[in-house]
This record gives sequence, structure tokens and C-alpha cells, in this order.
Amino acid sequence: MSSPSQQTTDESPPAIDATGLTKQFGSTTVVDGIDLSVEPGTVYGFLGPNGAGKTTTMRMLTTLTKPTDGEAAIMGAPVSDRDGVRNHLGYLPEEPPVFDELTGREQLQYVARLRDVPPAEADDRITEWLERFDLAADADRRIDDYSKGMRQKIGLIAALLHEPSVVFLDEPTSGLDPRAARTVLDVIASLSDAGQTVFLSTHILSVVEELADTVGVLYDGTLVAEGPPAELSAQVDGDADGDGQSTLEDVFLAVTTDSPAAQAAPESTNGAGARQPAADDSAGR
Ligand SMILES: Nc1ncnc2c1ncn2[C@@H]1O[C@H](COP(=O)(O)OP(=O)(O)OP(=O)(O)O)[C@@H](O)[C@H]1O
Repeated sequence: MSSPSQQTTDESPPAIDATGLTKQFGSTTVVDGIDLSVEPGTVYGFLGPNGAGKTTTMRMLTTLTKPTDGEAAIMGAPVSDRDGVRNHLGYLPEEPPVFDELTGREQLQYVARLRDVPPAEADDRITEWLERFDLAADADRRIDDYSKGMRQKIGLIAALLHEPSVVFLDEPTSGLDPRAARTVLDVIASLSDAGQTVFLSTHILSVVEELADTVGVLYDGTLVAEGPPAELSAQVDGDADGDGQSTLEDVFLAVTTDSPAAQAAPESTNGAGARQPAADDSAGR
């Protein structure tokens, strides 16, 4: 997690800055005017039920999908300027894009070239990352023969290889064994310690509780709660999962339902405003 010295100063723009970010597919609005401001060097945990719009939001922030409305910038560079923003960001999507016919090492060398990492430097970094993720012995096998977890590791290394300022990770521990998952969590913590910003979407609340400086909960395309995890948990009025204490799970359950339990939603602690979902929010979805 971040130290106070890594917080944004007047001179530096937020690592991620979005205003009114909106995406419609046809007549359906799947991301509905969200505002985000993520400080450099912090970890932002992005939560929400299946279909809430998390991936769509990340695709807009990583230039892969054009917003229907609103604006976003990464390290001050607008996402509409794809070339300007490209080297600032790394993205691990849910399904890492890899070429089955390449070896793991070739795939990473290819990504390094695309990202303008000098070849000698790239080789050193690739060797280091492969060792860190216990992939060195398999580096020269074709990805075709890799397990899901091995592909995931390659995707993660590919997102980090050019040392981007802002990294977007969609379910980074998906398919990983506990040791590899622990390595990923340690890597995320060390990225943040080094001043890189991590935007982390996951359904694993313990990961967010451990790593996130700020949590945002998306529900039906709207940011319904935002703040430091401990503060959100402390504010939730209830124990929705019945375990005797308020946790991030209680927050999640309270703010991602149209039921009266949503009345227990916490106040946002940094300005997004906790929202009570309206009964017709899911209309047309
Ligand atoms: N290209 C598309 N065309 C039409 N609808 C889409 C498209 N991409 C996503 N959607 C819809 O947008 C909504 C949000 O999808 P999204 O993948 O962003 O959700 P998510 O929060 O990432 O979900 P999950 O947790 O299941 O990964 C869903 O209803 C989905 O069906």
C-alpha cells in the first residue's frame, strides 16, 4: 500500500482520472457516468457483481473501447490519445492474449518489442520475471502446451514488462495455485511500493482487504460506494453475512442489492457518494 509521500501533489495529475465515463451498447447503458480519481502509487480495488461493468470500465481506461460519453486520462494523458497513453499502462485482461504457437519467452520478447523495451534490457527482465513466477523451466515450451495458470502468469508478466505507471489487472489470481497467487499479491504490493498504480478488479474480497488503499464498488454501471476498505466496513450498518462483524463482504452485499438491506449502505469517504440503487436500475439489462 502507499505511503503518504506517494499521494498526489498539486503538480502531479491523478494516475487515473475519469469524469462521467459512460458506455452504451445499443440502447443499454452498462457504465453510467462514473467518476474516478486514483492517486499515483496506490492500489484501487474495483468490486462489483458479475455484469456490473468492471471489464467495460477497464477497457475504456485502457483505450480498448471508446467511451460513449465522458472523459478519462492516465497520468494526465487522455485515453482518446491512444499512442500518448499506451506506454503509461499495462493491462492483464480476463483472458490474456497470447499466441499459442510461440514459446513463453518468445511471447514476452514480442510484447517487449511492441512496448519499446530495449532487447538486452527486455531479456534480463524476462529472465527475472520467469524465475519469480517459477516458469523458467517451461519458458522455451510452446504456450499451446501451457496450463491456464501458466498462461495467466505470462499475461501478467506481459502487462508488467515495460514497467508501466498504471497497471490494470482483471482477476490476476484466476487459475493460479496458492503459491503463485501469493507471488502475485506480493508483486502488486511491491509495484505500489515502487510508486506504480494498480487498478485491481477481483471477486476475491480478501485480496482487496489486504492490498487496496481505496475500494470502489460498481453496481449496474454506477459507482455505489468508494473509500478505504476499513472505513467502508466500519460504516456499514449491519452484518449482512452474519459473521458477527462488519466486513467488506457486508459492504458488498449491502450496496449491490435492490432490497431494503441497501438502506445500510455506507457513506462514501472520498466524494463519490454512496448511492441507493433504484428499483428500476436493472431495467433493460
Ligand atoms: N461488446 C458488448 N456488446 C454488448 N454488451 C456487452 C458487450 N460487452 C459487455 N457487454 C455487457 O455489458 C455488461 C457489463 O459487462 P462487463 O464484462 O463489463 O461486466 P463485469 O463487471 O466485468 O462482469 P464479470 O464480473 O462477470 O466479469 C454485461 O451486461 C455485458 O453483457
